[in-house]
Amino acid sequence: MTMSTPVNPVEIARIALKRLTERGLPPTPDNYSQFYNAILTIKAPETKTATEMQLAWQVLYKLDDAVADTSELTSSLLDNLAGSTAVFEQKLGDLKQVRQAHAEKSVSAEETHASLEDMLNVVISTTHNVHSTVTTSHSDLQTIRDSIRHIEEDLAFNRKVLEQDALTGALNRQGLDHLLLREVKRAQRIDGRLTAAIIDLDDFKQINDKFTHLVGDQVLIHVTNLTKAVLRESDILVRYGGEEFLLLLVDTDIRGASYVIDRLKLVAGRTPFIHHNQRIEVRFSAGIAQLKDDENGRALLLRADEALYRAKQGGRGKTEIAE
Ligand SMILES: Nc1nc2c(ncn2[C@@H]2O[C@H](COP(=O)(O)OP(=O)(O)OP(=O)(O)O)[C@@H](O)[C@H]2O)c(=O)[nH]1
Repeated sequence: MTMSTPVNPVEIARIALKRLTERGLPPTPDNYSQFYNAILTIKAPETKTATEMQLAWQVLYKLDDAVADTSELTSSLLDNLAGSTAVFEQKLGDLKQVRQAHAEKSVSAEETHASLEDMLNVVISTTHNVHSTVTTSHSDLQTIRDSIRHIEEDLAFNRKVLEQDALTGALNRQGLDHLLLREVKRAQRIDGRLTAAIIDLDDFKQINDKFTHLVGDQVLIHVTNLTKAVLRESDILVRYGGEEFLLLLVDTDIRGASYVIDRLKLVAGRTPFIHHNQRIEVRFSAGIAQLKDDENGRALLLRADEALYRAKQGGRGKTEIAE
């Protein structure tokens, strides 16, 4: 069994002392360090693989290119429009002068006509310029919009890769982080009903040892599917460690969570994994904690983890509820 990431050393020390007291053991350095280290056997969040990082970089480079293209296009469009505006303003000034000269009769009708024709030619050719710039920019903008749409798709794919457990398709710890924050906030804003249940498969090592790691993997996928079938749409399933799963039960209290866990035990009992006509029974222990008013997500998980620890200590297949 592996346990969740600790909050901080002070928190670990507090839990270690609490566990010593619960078991009536004296807080000798030996006892203390044994418990402290037990809590530290907690797995760090999975590190990203080189491929995942490469994918993330590719998207960033594409984004960089799209931003550079947009900025280049915008500034050339603005330059062009500013140049055309200057031409129009100058021609307006010229027009005033021609009108004045015409009113004062200081120029002949032919000269006025020739000046107006010149001006009109310049205005027409500048208008053509503006039109062709806007048309070109429009098609360039379409291209940029297409690249941005592809970047959005890449980002969504990347996010999936980064936040999903590759084996089971459940969320991984990275994926949990922002959802946990969101659900805790939501629960505290509404009615505080958010419950975490951590389940840890019992004697999973024996399944690996007896049937191979590959079959162990299939069993983990099987458990994920069974759990998904028991959960509601709004609940969140996370692969929390090797053979540990976190069920974040939205709008659910301890009673509801106990019901879910009992149901999962029932379903798992009735639905063994079949490998070459052999039944592989899956059992698990569970720890449940309901969010408290003044608690953050990490503290909630830590209490569920503590409860799980007690369930494991009390024998396999048990469910313990955190105070
Ligand atoms: N097949 C497979 N095995 C895994 C995976 N991740 C962890 N494990 C195995 O899970 C087993 C966990 O062993 P333990 O921590 O001793 O837990 P356990 O055998 O379930 O015993 P208890 O939890 O004490 O009931 C180890 O054999 C790990 O190799 C995985 O992705 N696939």
